[in-house]
Amino acid sequence: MTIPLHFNAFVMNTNSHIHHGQWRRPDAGQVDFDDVRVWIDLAKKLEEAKFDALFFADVTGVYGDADADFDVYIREGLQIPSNDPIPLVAALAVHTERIGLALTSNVAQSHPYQFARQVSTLDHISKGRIAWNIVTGLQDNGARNFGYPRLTDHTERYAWADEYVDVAYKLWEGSWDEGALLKDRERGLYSDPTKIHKINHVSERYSVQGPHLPSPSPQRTPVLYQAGSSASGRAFAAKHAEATFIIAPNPALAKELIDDTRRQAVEAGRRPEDIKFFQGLSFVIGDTEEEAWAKAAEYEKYVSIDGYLAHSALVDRTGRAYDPDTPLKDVETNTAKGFGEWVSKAITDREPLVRDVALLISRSTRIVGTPEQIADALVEWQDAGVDGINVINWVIPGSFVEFADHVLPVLRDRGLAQREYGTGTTLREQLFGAPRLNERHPAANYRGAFAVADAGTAEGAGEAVEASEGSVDVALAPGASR
Ligand SMILES: Cc1cc2nc3c(=O)[nH]c(=O)nc-3n(C[C@H](O)[C@H](O)[C@H](O)COP(=O)(O)O)c2cc1C
Repeated sequence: MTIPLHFNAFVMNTNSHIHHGQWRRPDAGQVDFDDVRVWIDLAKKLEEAKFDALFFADVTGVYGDADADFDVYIREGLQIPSNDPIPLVAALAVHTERIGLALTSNVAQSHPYQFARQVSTLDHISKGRIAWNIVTGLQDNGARNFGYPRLTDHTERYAWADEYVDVAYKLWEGSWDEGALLKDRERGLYSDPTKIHKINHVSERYSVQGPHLPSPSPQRTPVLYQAGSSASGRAFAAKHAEATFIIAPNPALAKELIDDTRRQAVEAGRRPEDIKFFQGLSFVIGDTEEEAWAKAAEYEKYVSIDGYLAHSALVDRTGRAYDPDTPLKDVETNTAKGFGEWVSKAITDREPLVRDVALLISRSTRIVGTPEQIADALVEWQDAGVDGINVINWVIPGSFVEFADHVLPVLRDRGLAQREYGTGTTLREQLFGAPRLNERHPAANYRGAFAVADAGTAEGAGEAVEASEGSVDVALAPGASR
């Protein structure tokens, strides 16, 4: 039986996100990304086409050499200027009903207590359509903007992410028990004080007393994305991710990563199907193959290799960017290891170079052809274990409109794309059939955990509230007055 693929529109609140140079095309609406209407119009078009989510990437600084000038980034509008996706997601939630809204936030950029509150607020506003792309950063400048001397060591970054999500899980899943929110006007009980708990989290980086300020949102925990593909990245994904965003050079290498990550997920007590894999791909579509390749040649005219090289800048441990012709085997980087690993596996007939990482992002994620040929290629990715596609754009909204108008109808006819959104209203129901994280996810361990802890001290803090039919008798702590 053919299973529909999921489709996300992969974007960033900036001028030049992935396909650098394309902003110079006359139809490149991303040039005016500061205008919220660019995004509202896009979100509505994507929702009409039944995309699963609008997925915002984000960074906390500029790429490349820590102390070099940033001229190329500034000339290209390469993720600078860029705006914060979180306020934008709030605006889009108000103008849409069903499409998921995924935001990227780095563990170094905001304290988990504040971030957990922002996400719960967004999940309330959107009625449960928020996803979080958990990233640990890949820019020295991005770290220095938050007071760190440079990017934290690669392995240590994932340990940091582990600690960060632990605080967030406690707040999202454990601080408020089910049924804590009452809104009982007659008895003057907005919430039940014995069902809301401090989390008293203390760990190496964080000390968070709690409780979580927002009441439980429809999903409580946002859908959890992750995009690292190194050994540490896969281990983190196996434990925490519900969806992993990959950019494999070909289906065979994608299968290798997917099988390995799913194997590790099972070892962590989860099921293989608990994680969905989304491959990043861009498309050049033509009614005929010739037309498609003619369009590809047109796009090539705008390609900025400087932009791709700058974006994929592999820097050494001192923050110095490698020369593009450096053999990858000589690269010792603390930033994104996975990209280099992909390229080294994909290029076997010659020495893989740093410049090949740039080409990985620009070429190997591209499918050129007719809608039928694109559908055939997507079946190959699905056969490799891919559950969804993050559609990378050349121009906004054109790339997505073209895909929706020409490719999605062919995919629907083959059962490879949904015609309607599924039952339920939350993003997690769309992906997994239920609004809440399943019991096998580590965050689920915190459900009720603090109620047990508090029950152990109930004598000192006031008896448990006996919620009975029609009335709630609130026993007060000794000495407290009504
Ligand atoms: C398709 C894709 C999209 C990514 N988007 C972001 C992003 O928006 N922000 C970010 O800081 N890192 C982003 N990353 C980087 C990853 O979060 C991760 O840091 C990087 O892949 C290195 O992880 P690894 O060394 O485990 O492979 C992305 C990576 C991939 C493959």
